[in-house]
Amino acid sequence: MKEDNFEFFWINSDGEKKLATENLVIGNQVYNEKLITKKGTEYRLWDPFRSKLAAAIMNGLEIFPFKNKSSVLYLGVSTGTTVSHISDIVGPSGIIFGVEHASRVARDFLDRVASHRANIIPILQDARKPKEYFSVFGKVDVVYVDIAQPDQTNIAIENCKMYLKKDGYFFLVIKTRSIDVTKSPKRIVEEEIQRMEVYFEILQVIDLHPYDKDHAMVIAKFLK
Ligand SMILES: C[S@@+](CC[C@H](N)C(=O)[O-])C[C@H]1O[C@@H](n2cnc3c(N)ncnc32)[C@H](O)[C@@H]1O
Repeated sequence: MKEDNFEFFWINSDGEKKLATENLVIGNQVYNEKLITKKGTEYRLWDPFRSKLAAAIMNGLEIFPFKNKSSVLYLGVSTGTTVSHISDIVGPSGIIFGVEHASRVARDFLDRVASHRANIIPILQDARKPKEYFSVFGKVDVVYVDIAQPDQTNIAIENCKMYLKKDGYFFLVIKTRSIDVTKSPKRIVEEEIQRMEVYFEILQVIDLHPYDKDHAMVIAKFLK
């Protein structure tokens, strides 16, 4: 079953409805996720314990701007778990610029994900230097940031100023513990939101518990 206008699916598996995306690369698994074929279409189950975007969907995400043909700048792709599902969603006519600075992780990402998926352009760069992403062209529909850095909001804002369309969407994963261990998670999220409010309209804040107990997701619209 397809969720309203959202480009993900709920598939029956082991007697439960599970989140899934339609596999862009038939037979290809990224993190040992289950593949299920129904009526000739292959789906990949999307594990909310492994992907914070899936956790946000499970916890009531109201805006889902990742669509067929969307363009996305993704900071902190790591080994590519979440980005592989976004790749399924945006399809062959969409594009994802995937930034990662750790070369060992990036190699894994290239081998297991980017080399199989033509809609992903890997960028081995530091997200603090957005001017050095020479392969990004034009402005994107969505910027997704999951880099777990204390100054991630400032890094994200600089990236959005360069690459996000006006009225484009911004997803920020806040790792509440990495920013300041002495502050409560609620206060950390509030302070990050205050920093964002100059540039963004905040649309939703989602606690990712129980899938991920140390993170929250902020979804916002770019006003500049
Ligand atoms: C929590 S992981 C991301 C997980 C991934 N988003 C997923 O859902 O599959 C954070 C990643 O951000 C990367 N990272 C941290 N700081 C960065 C920076 N300044 N530039 C680029 N990547 C960075 C780390 O190397 C790490 O792979």
